[in-house]
Amino acid sequence: MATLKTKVAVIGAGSAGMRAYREITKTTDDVLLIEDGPYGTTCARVGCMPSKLLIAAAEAAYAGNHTAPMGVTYAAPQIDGAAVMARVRSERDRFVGFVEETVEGWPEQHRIRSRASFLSDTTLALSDGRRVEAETIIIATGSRPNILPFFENFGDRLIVNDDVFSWDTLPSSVAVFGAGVIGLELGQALHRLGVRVSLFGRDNLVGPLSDPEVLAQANRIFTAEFDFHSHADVTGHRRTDTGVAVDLNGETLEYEYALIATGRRPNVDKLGLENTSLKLDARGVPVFDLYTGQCGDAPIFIAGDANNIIPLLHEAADEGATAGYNAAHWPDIRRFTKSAPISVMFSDPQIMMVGETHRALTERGADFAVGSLDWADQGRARVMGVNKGLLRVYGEYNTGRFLGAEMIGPRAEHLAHLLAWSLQSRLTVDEMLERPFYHPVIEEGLRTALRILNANLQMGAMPPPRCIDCGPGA
Ligand SMILES: Cc1cc2nc3c(=O)[nH]c(=O)nc-3n(C[C@H](O)[C@H](O)[C@H](O)COP(=O)(O)OP(=O)(O)OC[C@H]3O[C@@H](n4cnc5c(N)ncnc54)[C@H](O)[C@@H]3O)c2cc1C
Ligand SMILES: NC(=O)c1ccc[n+]([C@@H]2O[C@H](COP(=O)([O-])OP(=O)(O)OC[C@H]3O[C@@H](n4cnc5c(N)ncnc54)[C@H](O)[C@@H]3O)[C@@H](O)[C@H]2O)c1
Repeated sequence: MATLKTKVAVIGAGSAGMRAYREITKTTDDVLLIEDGPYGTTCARVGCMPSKLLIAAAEAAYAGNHTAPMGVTYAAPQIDGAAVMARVRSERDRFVGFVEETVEGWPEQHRIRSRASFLSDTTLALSDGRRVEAETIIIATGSRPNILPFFENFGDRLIVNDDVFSWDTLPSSVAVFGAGVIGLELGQALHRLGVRVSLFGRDNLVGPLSDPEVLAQANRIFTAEFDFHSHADVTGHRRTDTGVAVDLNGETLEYEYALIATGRRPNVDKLGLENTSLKLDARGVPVFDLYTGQCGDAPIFIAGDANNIIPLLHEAADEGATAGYNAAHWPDIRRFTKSAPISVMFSDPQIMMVGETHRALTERGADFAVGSLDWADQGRARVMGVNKGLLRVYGEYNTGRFLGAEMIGPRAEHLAHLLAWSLQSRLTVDEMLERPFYHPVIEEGLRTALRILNANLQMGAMPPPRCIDCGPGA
């Protein structure tokens, strides 16, 4: 049996593994990148990019619905499902192509197409029968949809996000399970593209939100738009001759497919971790250090969705860089700082979270105040007819430090960046308010929320209602 020897072995050529590889090759050429699936990454192939392409088509279909109050109306959009999916797939393939080109441009002797599992802390078995002996190993194996056995009776009509992006055309109806990020992004987009969608959530959760007031607004907004149940008491479901059936409130509802989006699980369960010295947490994920990526004292590092901490693209890339640096420099490892927490959900209105969540602040008993802004009356949002949602910003008593924010509302993806950059710069609310705000812009709504927060922290005056010198509708 052939045994390959290397300084660093990386399991998984996704976003985390590729970033790790790039970091490793700054120090050593002695590396093996092991991948058993297709190159191209989850993000480009079945995640971030195709979902945003589908959402872009949905936004185009929906755009005309906002304009009647402005005196402009359009005929109902003609949605060509085959053309929608053709663009989603071809643009997606273009993005995937760039990733493939990058990986395939790396030296062939660095790349192995096989499935890896641990035989010990420093030895891997490959599914092609070979072995790899490495001084250090990086686990960058990503995650997959978590399908509860409960859903298996949907049979071949059970689909996950990957399946949506291989459709040739749009289906007529879909029952979506899970009001998390994937369920809401895809469910709302399909609804706007003319697919009959019901979304069945649990525990009144909406995406990643934790602030009860923002959650309540989000619930109202989505319930008003489509058949959205943030807590559905589904009493039964099954495959039928023609599709799937769902029992809800004494009624049986029928759909073509059941899309399961009830969370993802890290790909660590079939890795032979029982053959290593690693301690595992309750979900079977190795206990590791967030700032070095190292698992216990072993020469093993973990990065990306596999570690089950923050399953987002930029986090996977940052963690890949940390793991790559440390695996290449082992045993001299260094600690890396984490960037400010930021997440964006591309629903309409968008949802964003920055810094500590309302739940985290409450659970740790933080001494914090809140500033709120309802987007209904915000000037620029009204001008554009996107005046829906709520922003809540959190600050610390006595230090005046900005701590975090949750929001559903217009241009949340951009406000999230302003707030995350402020948080990372350790600004106080006062310092944030010293920054310029143009007029009339959505950011003036953020300024109002920050002013209210500062007043609630007893560190500034409450802004007057309808503050004219701030610009009308600020
Ligand atoms: C529908 C959807 C939408 C998303 N949208 C966003 C978004 O808008 N913004 C955002 O920030 N994030 C988004 N994400 C999350 C983002 O895609 C992930 O956080 C990111 O792709 C994780 O990268 P990774 O490297 O950890 O995993 P992956 O890219 O999945 O890479 C893991 C690789 O490991 C390989 N592998 C697994 N086990 C083995 C083994 N034993 N041997 C060899 N190879 C193995 C797999 O084949 C895979 O190629 C989305 C995810 C989904 C599903
Ligand atoms: N815009 C983005 O950045 C983006 C987009 C998509 C995915 N992602 C990443 O992918 C991760 C996984 O997304 P996800 O949506 O699968 O998970 P999620 O954790 O966001 O949501 C899962 C939801 O399913 C619900 N649920 C669980 N069991 C259920 C049941 N039996 N019936 C109905 N609902 C049930 C949960 O309460 C939760 O609200 C996200 O946490 C995120 O990190 C990010």
